[in-house]
Amino acid sequence: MTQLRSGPPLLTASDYRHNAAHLVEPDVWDFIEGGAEDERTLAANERAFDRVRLRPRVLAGVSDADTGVSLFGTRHATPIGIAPTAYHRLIDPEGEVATARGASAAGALFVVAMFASRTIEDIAAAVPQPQGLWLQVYWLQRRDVMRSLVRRAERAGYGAVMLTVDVPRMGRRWRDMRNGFTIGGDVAAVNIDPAVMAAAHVRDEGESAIARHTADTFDPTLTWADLAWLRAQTGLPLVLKGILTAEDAALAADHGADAIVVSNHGGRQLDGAVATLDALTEVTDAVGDRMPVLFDGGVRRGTDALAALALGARMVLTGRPPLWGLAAGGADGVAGVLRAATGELAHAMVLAGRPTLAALDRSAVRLSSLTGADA
Ligand SMILES: Cc1cc2nc3c(=O)[nH]c(=O)nc-3n(C[C@H](O)[C@H](O)[C@H](O)COP(=O)(O)O)c2cc1C
Ligand SMILES: CC(C)CC(=O)C(=O)O
Repeated sequence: MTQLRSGPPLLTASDYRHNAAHLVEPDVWDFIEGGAEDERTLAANERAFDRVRLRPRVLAGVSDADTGVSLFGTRHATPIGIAPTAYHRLIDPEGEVATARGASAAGALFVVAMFASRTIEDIAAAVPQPQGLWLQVYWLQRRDVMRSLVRRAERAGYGAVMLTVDVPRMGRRWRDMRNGFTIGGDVAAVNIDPAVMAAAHVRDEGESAIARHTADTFDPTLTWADLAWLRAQTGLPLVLKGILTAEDAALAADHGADAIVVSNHGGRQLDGAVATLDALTEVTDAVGDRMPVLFDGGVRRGTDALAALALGARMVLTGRPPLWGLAAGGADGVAGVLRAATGELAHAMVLAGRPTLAALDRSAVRLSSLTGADA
């Protein structure tokens, strides 16, 4: 629990959010909180969890719950990990180094963004077990830059590479465009050659600088066939982030992905896209046991995580809450927000009579409450 110098203790993600809102610059807050266009998908992600109805089992002799989970040979104390988010130094001077320490203290996976504001190596040096870090990448026009990032992650001991596949171009985020949002000062994407990033600091009226540098550097012509190139660059597991349909989940498995993440980028890409909780069962049905399925979007409470895990996710990732933790209390805040959600999950598992994650299956959720079908 993060105890601030003054004020009540922060017990839930919502507490961290309210606290953090006053601690970062308004345009940075909009960048964190915002979604694409009218933010309907952003809102739908969280709201989907309001429809979940749990089916607790009683007299199951469950006095404690084990939230541990293994993935690609690494054990994590919690199935709630940190989704990749760019530029943590906008929020805390230590940036991703603080986030990594917080994640490690909570026993959580931390997916470091390609647009991290600390180096891959400094982040790895901050934790005892770098295999608990994964590197997220976008597909750049400059494949040599991608190759060198992936190789650096491998050398630094990272556990996997996550390719984000839902950004052929950036979603239109009205808040950032109205704010003329730009990354500047001493915050930069330090892992990428400055020549590649030059456009990040240039923008026209009504344009977000992040949208501009995405348009200038990402390769939108990418197809499934190109994945073989990335696969050949590294021996690390390859995880695809941004899958929302059974069709694409099956293609991901056919093209050798080691795992996928059901994600709509936190409602920041296609506004109107399905809420991730509503996409989860079609994806887990399509994949079966061919590979692990991870999940993100709107996870705010332990019971949200419990629902996604029960519907077949191996792990859940959370994007905005760790940033609220980072703003509220640096590494301690990150650990605090993760421990809060993990504590809620363990508590709910005991009350639901499921002592382990393996014991969580679809019988823990009333599916009709999610599909609207008759019970
Ligand atoms: C401020 C911010 C920056 C993000 N940056 C990235 C990024 O660099 N790469 C990426 O794949 N996803 C990025 N995302 C999306 C997250 O990885 C994740 O999909 C999303 O935040 C999950 O939803 P949640 O915030 O409701 O938990 C970002 C999200 C936010 C809020
Ligand atoms: C710098 C951006 C490409 C990060 C991102 O993916 C996002 O803001 O959603």
